[in-house]
Amino acid sequence: MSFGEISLEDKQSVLSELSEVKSLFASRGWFPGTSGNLSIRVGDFTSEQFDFAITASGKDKSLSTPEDFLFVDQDGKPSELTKLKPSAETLIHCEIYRQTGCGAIFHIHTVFNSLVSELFWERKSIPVDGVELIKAFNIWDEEAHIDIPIVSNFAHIPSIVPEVTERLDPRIPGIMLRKHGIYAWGANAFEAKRHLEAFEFLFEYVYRWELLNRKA
Ligand SMILES: CSC[C@@H](O)[C@@H](O)C(=O)COP(=O)(O)O
Ligand SMILES: [Zn+2]
Repeated sequence: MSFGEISLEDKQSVLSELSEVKSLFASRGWFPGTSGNLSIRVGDFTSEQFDFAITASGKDKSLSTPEDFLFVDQDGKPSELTKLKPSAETLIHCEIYRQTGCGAIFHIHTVFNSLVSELFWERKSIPVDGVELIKAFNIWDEEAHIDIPIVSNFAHIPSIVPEVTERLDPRIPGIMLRKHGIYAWGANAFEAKRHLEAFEFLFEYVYRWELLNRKA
């Protein structure tokens, strides 16, 4: 357990932030069928050892209960005594924290993110051209072009991790799992939320644009 030095106040503030984000996203229908998971890092971000609070696995994320979250360490192992199971996808969070040094990671399944992940699977990335909301990623070029990486969606989560490691693009604060959903992150919950909202806008835009341009 690597938890000693984190104050109760820090833990509580992370939990209340997560709880707020969870309720908001649930109100948008972003956790269908218990899908999705959220985490926020706590304590020292510079260290290779860290803890983060993450949603417990398989819960109805539209409800608020005392058993919604638990703390885990950088390897995804609970860093407190608990009977709760961390998200089945905790290892993906661990790898994103490790690689990016970010402070919060939000994952959701939506119809638009799943559709575009399949539409562009062959090129392994979703192209977006010149849409204003690209600026939400702090990319300010005129008519910016971005490619959002797509990785395989294996049932065995540890098998997904090497592809995340390989494909993660430091310019793009998100990665898509094929026919599954988007992981978005940021320095903190505010930034991760801004990024996630921008991704979802762009996915719907790209999908509709593709349909408009499709020859009959
Ligand atoms: C119930 S379908 C979704 C899961 O398979 C998974 O992809 C997911 O996002 C939620 O898993 P969880 O273990 O609750 O974090
Ligand atoms: Zn998922």
